[in-house]
Amino acid sequence: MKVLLADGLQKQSIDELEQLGLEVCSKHFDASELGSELKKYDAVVVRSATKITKEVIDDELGGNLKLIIRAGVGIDNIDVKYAESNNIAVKNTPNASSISVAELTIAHMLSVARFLNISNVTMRQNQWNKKKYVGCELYGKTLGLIGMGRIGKEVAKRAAAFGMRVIYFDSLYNEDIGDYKFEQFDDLLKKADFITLHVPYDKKRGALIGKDEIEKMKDGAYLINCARGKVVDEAALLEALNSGKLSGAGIDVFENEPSTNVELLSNPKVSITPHIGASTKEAQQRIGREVVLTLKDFFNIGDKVVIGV
Ligand SMILES: NC(=O)c1ccc[n+]([C@@H]2O[C@H](COP(=O)([O-])OP(=O)(O)OC[C@H]3O[C@@H](n4cnc5c(N)ncnc54)[C@H](O)[C@@H]3O)[C@@H](O)[C@H]2O)c1
Ligand SMILES: O=C(O)CC[C@@H](O)C(=O)O
Repeated sequence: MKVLLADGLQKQSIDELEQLGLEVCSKHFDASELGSELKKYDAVVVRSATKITKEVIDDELGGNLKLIIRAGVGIDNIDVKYAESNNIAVKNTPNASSISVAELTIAHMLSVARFLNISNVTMRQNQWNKKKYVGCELYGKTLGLIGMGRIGKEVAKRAAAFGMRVIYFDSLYNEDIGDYKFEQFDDLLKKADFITLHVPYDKKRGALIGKDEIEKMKDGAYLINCARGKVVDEAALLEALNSGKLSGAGIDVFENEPSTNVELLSNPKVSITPHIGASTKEAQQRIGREVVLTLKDFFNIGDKVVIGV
């Protein structure tokens, strides 16, 4: 049984796969060669860098591939329907990184509220902007959380611990969850001091947050996106930051990655990270364990193991 790790995997999990007798190759391929390479493998494990498109699957047809594992949550880099219609199963590791992404979301909130991002730049340029960087507390502010799933719930808990009032919108629910008050989408936009996004990207819908939605937000609000880049219209966001409509934005994910939107990346009101929501030792360990378990179960090899998370 051969497994391709197209975007790497933590070492302990690679060792475990080899102990199971799997032949493991860790190598990234360009889109043009990926499909024909995949013919040789029974399973492929990807993060977000490798896209398994219809074209890649077409190039693989007639090969051995039976399973695609997304070592992460979002499966928007895989044409799931097309894979499944060609008898290739698609699995992900949905729970492993929720806490890491939630912590990064809070980090971006603090970063923009207290000028951590820009202080790190200007102090290295010998500037002492003590008077300029008068921020705001999270305490007492309203967090408007869009998407109350696994990550949203972890963010809500942490925000509440900071003394924030949490309101939320989610297309699955319409009731308060404990102290977290459900609001209609437009009402949330109007009421929130900070808005954080925790929804998948819906291609058919396009950006969930564009010019019209930003217009409805409070003057001086902050927007944090650790979900998917295309959930936010970057041009509209930039315009709102430049006009002063928004006070700041924290962004882990971009319309195009790696991002070349220099205007956005260099905006002093923006706190940026290069799509590292799941990039902690702990999350990667859990992801690795889930990948091993998924492969064991799918190919029915070795004893069942209990995954400790
Ligand atoms: N930055 C990172 O590295 C990173 C890591 C993991 C996940 N993510 C992103 O975070 C997203 C959320 O992850 P999760 O594990 O919490 O997913 P989840 O499925 O547990 O939760 C998503 C929630 O969003 C809701 N939802 C979907 N579309 C919506 C819409 N248009 N409006 C309002 N609510 C909507 C769903 O009902 C669900 O409750 C993922 O889809 C992924 O894109 C990013
Ligand atoms: O692992 C990555 O590269 C990103 C992970 C993240 O976006 C996810 O959806 O799990």
